[in-house]
Amino acid sequence: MIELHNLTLRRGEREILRGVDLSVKPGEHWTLLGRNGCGKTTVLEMITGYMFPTTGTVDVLGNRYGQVDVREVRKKIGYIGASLIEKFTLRDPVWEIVAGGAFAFLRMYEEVPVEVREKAYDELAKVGLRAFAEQPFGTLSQGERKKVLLARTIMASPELLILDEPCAGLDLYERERFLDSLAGLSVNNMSMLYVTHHIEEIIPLFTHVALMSQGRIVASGMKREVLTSEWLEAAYDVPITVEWRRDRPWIQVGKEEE
Ligand SMILES: Nc1ncnc2c1ncn2[C@@H]1O[C@H](COP(=O)(O)OP(=O)(O)OP(=O)(O)O)[C@@H](O)[C@H]1O
Repeated sequence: MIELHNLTLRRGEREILRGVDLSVKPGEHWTLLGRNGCGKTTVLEMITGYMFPTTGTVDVLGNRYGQVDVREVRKKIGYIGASLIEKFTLRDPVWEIVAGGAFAFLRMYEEVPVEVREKAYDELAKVGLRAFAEQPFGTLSQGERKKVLLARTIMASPELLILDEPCAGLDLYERERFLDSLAGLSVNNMSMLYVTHHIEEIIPLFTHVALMSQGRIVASGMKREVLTSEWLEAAYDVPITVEWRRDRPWIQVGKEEE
């Protein structure tokens, strides 16, 4: 799915990435964690082919970047990031925004084939928004808009889904509904890579975690092996207690009294 080997990125005197290795296999769902500025978005940009490493190799879905047309690879990658919502016209009906995902258009200019329209309705139903299909996008809450984008991304049947802080700005209720929708996607063999600042967003769906610090991946592997006090403290530089409840990690800053 994704094989990053010894990636470095230099900008002037600065080393933004310093020997990043990551291997994501089909069906695995990863979260990428680390402090502000540690290099998470840079890693995502290398995977989507918008940035190239100074040294190292990037293989995505069996394609070695530099030897293929990255635009072709990108067609198989779904991406949800913070700035995406702003690209859509608030007047457009929700179903059209979802349907556009089948063609990677931001707006529809032609008649939408009936089967595409039906599929858009189906995808909206899966995220619990079928009843909103005819409403203008701008009338939906932030959380509902994020779910519309999720439905839109799934229209293109991506093999890899990348989410960059999709729950940023959502209240607890909206966050949990979004995470439910994500967990409810039954897309065979699609892998996910999810960047977040909130460890409690690591729902049971996620299998693996990579922890970054200062341009390096300091720990990566099965989530329970990486989400330990020791590794999190090393990455975040604060005392942390981790507790698992219903297969989700919850964080307390500070140590329990002995
Ligand atoms: N084109 C660039 N030129 C110079 N420095 C850059 C460039 N792109 C990113 N950086 C720097 O590289 C570092 C890593 O940035 P990146 O956006 O990958 O961090 P991040 O982990 O995603 O942070 P955040 O959690 O705050 O979004 C930052 O210090 C940033 O200022």
